[in-house]
Amino acid sequence: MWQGPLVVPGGDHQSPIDIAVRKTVFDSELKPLVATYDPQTCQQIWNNGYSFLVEYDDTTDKNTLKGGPLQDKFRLCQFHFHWGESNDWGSEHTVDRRLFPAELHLVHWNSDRYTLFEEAVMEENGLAVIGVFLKVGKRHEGLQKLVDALPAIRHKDSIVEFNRFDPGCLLPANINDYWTYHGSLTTPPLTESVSWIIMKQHIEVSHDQLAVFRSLLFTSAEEVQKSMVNNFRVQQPLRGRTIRSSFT
Ligand SMILES: CC(C)NC[C@H](O)COc1ccc(S(N)(=O)=O)cc1
Ligand SMILES: [Zn+2]
Repeated sequence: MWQGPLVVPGGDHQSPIDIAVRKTVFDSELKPLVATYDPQTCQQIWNNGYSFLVEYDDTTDKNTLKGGPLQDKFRLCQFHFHWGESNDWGSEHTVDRRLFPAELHLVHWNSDRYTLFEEAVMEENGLAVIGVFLKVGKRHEGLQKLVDALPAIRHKDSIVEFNRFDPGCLLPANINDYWTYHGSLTTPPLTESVSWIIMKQHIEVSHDQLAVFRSLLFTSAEEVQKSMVNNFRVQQPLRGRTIRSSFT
């Protein structure tokens, strides 16, 4: 995992964290999550040197997230993953210290209050990120289209057009059981602008599908090759925050 700045000045709402289940607090006021995505608004997939991002047109309210812990309506701008060099670790969040081989992040920004992601990223109520744990098991049919596009973006800053991908196919069957807490981006600028919504139910992908993630590179074509693995941040202190659950 990248070290990066160990402590962010004045940062006491940093991410990722461990979810100690027995310390979470059930909140009956938490509403069901409503995620509405339009596969036609998928635009490109690219390697940004940290992960690979699948980006969506977020100039209209075509891909929205509302409900759950959220007061406002949020727009999907991209999703990406974090993973390890082996199946024994790779996720950023953990549940009772349990590590998963990978974690999906669906990144949304508050379109009721802001006009651009870059603006929302600086605000406390600016972002909402859905986290989904990945486990190695049966092949994920919906993921394969994305896996097949990865060899074309092996190097940092490579990008290819990518259309008609439904991010909803990556959500678990049950999206009503989740944990939520206030935290930060897990890569620079590390701003404390994220309402985290971590799904209790994981999705399954095959060993071979995950192996293709590990064939990506952190480095550009001119540099000495470095495999893109262990692209997760070290866990951060809870600092007295409460993690709420939508389920008992
Ligand atoms: C133009 C600058 C602000 N771009 C910064 C970059 O987009 C950072 O975006 C993000 C977005 C999401 C996350 S995570 N892993 O917490 O879901 C981290 C960084
Ligand atoms: Zn992430």
